[in-house]
Amino acid sequence: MKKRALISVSDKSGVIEFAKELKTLGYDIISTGGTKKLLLENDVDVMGVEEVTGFPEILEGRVKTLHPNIHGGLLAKRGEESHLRQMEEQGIEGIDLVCVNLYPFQQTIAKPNVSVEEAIENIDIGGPTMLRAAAKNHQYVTVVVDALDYDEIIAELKLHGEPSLEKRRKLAAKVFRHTAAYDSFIAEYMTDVSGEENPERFTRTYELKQTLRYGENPHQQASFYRAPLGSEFSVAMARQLHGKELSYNNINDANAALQIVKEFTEPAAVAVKHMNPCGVGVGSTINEAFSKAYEADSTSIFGGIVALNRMVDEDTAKQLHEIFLEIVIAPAFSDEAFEILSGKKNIRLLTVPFETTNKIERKLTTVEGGLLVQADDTFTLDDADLRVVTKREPTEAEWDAMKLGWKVVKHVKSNAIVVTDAHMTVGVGAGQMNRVGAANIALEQAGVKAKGAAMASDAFFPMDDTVEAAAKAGITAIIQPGGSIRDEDSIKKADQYGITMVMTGIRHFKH
Ligand SMILES: NC(=O)c1ncn([C@@H]2O[C@H](COP(=O)(O)O)[C@@H](O)[C@H]2O)c1NC=O
Repeated sequence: MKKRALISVSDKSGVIEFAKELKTLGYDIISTGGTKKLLLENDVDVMGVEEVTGFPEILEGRVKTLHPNIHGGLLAKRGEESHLRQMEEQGIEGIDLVCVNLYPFQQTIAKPNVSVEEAIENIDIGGPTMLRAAAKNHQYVTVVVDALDYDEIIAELKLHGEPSLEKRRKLAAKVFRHTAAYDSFIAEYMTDVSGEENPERFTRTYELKQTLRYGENPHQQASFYRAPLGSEFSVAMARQLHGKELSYNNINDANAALQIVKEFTEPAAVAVKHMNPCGVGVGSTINEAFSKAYEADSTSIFGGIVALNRMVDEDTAKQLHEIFLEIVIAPAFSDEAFEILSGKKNIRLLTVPFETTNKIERKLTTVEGGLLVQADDTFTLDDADLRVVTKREPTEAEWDAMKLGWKVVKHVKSNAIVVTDAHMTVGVGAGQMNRVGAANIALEQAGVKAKGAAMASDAFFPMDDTVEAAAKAGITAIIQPGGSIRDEDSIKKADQYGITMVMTGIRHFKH
């Protein structure tokens, strides 16, 4: 008996050639409205789905293939006598190959200001139903959802008459991943528009961006998936202009560096090691900003990742070239800068569009047996929220230093203390189990530079010992959330040493 293929595609690229090859291989082709029209216009003889269903396409195409003559033909077990008998009784013929791709829901909701009505019209119903039916019955039916598979399918058909069961199973699995991802987009969109914040199920879909050589350590297998509707301003969307493939740790570090540099509107440079900033500098030019970031900790930057929020120019490239760096990320590189830096084999050069989005990203953290979901910590400080709690008001330079420290400390692993002057970090205490321990690390690193510098703390001081340590090192300004029952002790201590202290009312734990 002649084989039959059903083709119904929204993305019609490659489908004419595919259908022609199928015809040559002896297939009869069934098609829906637009696909049929295109194929007929290109001299591919096809029959309309309505000839099979005996029913016209209705409701603006909402119902066209949803019919027993189609789904019986897809789902019947060819080796099961009762199925074959019922097919004959009902006049249903088998369909051996299904080629379907779906209404572009993802592309539709990615459009700015798309209406809910337009989004809903782009929820495909008949397509996934056929794909799932054919995938379920892959023992007898070949199912193709990806135009990239057309050539391979044709090659297999030419060689073996039909793809092997193993191949059909792989195609079926691909279909179920595809329809699951498609439904996940719909679920995510509908959850958002219905304003549900804590749905009883959390579904997301990610696309493979890169298979990694290994994970955090060489014995760990790893891959990198990107969120299809995620922010453009991200390591997942970064364009690599030069250098070796990014590693797992590179991706984490580059992400951390980008998150920090995003805090700044003025020229800023951020150096990161092990996901913590080791040097952050600001200036009136990117060159000045990088010089400061380098000066901040010229030891730790070695082997680090640097993110800059302005185009890398020739002078900055010359400076960057002097150091061993894993990655430089920036909005762009001047031709001269690219020429200089790409001379280094081991450096990776990445660009990302530095555009701010209002999109609220969810931050996902896996724990054994579960997933924690929270809104990203996108809070930025408003001057009106700042409360000077000491007798002495900050000087202008102290305000600058404290605000710089506050932007940085938010991104340092807790307990976190950052010591800054008005242009750069001079000490970073990260990931300590007690606050004064983090302060001691930051102050020791700052050394004499702590004199007249500011201290930023990601969370309140449980007692006055950190203020005491700061005072002894010469710190003159402190910024911290406040909120401890012992706040008064810390304020008194600051007053005792003539330190100015500002409370933000906001905590920035980062674990
Ligand atoms: N309603 C149905 O019965 C139905 N059957 C197939 N489709 C979709 O219609 C699209 C192709 O339509 P056309 O051939 O008219 O351009 C495909 O993306 C296919 O997934 C349908 N559309 C939506 O549900």
